[in-house]
Amino acid sequence: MTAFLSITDLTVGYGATPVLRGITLDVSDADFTAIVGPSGCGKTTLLRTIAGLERATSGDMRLGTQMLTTHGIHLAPHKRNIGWVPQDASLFPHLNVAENIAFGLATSLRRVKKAARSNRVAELLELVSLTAFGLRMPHELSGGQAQRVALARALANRPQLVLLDEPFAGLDPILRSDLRSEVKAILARAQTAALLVTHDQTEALSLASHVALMHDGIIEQAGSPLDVYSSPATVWCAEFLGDANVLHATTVQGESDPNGLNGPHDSALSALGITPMTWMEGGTQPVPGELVSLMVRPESLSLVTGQGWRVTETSFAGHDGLVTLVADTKTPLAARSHTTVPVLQVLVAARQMPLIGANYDVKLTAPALGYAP
Ligand SMILES: Nc1ncnc2c1ncn2[C@@H]1O[C@H](COP(=O)(O)OP(=O)(O)OP(=O)(O)O)[C@@H](O)[C@H]1O
Repeated sequence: MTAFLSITDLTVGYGATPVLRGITLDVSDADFTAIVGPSGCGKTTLLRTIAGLERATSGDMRLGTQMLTTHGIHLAPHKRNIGWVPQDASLFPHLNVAENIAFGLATSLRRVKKAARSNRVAELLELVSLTAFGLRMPHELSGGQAQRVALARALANRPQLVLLDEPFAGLDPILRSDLRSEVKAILARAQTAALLVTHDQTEALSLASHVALMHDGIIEQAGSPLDVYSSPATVWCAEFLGDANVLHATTVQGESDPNGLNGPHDSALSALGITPMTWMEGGTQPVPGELVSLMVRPESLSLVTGQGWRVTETSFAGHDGLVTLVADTKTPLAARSHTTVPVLQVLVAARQMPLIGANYDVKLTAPALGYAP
């Protein structure tokens, strides 16, 4: 992949306090990238730096063929062809929808003939399915409509890249989910690469083609949603992006690969007994007897007949449920119970959830992932 937005070893701080500590990230022009991380990790600072609103202390940043930042050179924000969608739409209250969108046009285009300007605004209104709303004032719009106007304004100048800073944060869950799909479709129609900042893991996984996990000013991992979820680079990534059981374990000599190609498999002894383990850290593999952390997703555990574990809590979510189990002196374990029934049969499914106090054994259905403790 030739990177379209290429960020290398970017460091940014406020005063003497470093906030971004060596960010390296490549985005292709076909990507919808989500930067996801906890509050305060530096997501907005990264977007602001890409937009040119903050200056980097060091590092390089290139968009297409244009250098944005390098060796103390800082391209001014208005010279970067980048659109911005803020969290709260931030429409001008005294301008109608069409005028708000027209404001996004480059000064050069604002000066051209009125007809050309109106044509572009009409195109953008159609793109965001708001053709009939051009004369409405911002206070006459729903939250979702206001965000679509903000997106149209950001796209007015045909930017190379659109930055979206938590654009769905203030919306109710149903509207949020509808708007996510609409925004994704609009950006695909406009053929514009996008970088979305969110602290919502589900949003990042469901919306983006590329996910970058940010933690304390660095990118801990970047890759496809499937990669970062199923092969987390660190225990932090595993715990941040979904439910994770992290168990103390000791490595044991694994069985030989039946094909004789890969040598012995890694195995580890934990509260789950001896299980296969895929070692996720670089460097040397642990030798038998070493302490490791073992990560298992709840959906990699299934409940089978037995007495080893007791259910202490259940949490039903319609499509499935989360079951918490304990065994004597062992760490509590979360297992996902698959009650794959249509929504209309929710009550039936609820009755299928394991009962609190019932006993089961737990079977691992995929190798556990091993990390340094
Ligand atoms: N203008 C500023 N001056 C000084 N410190 C700042 C400034 N803006 C942000 N910070 C600090 O920089 C750190 C990163 O802030 P930033 O807003 O980038 O995080 P974030 O990941 O976007 O957080 P959130 O998800 O809560 O919006 C925080 O510790 C914040 O307090």
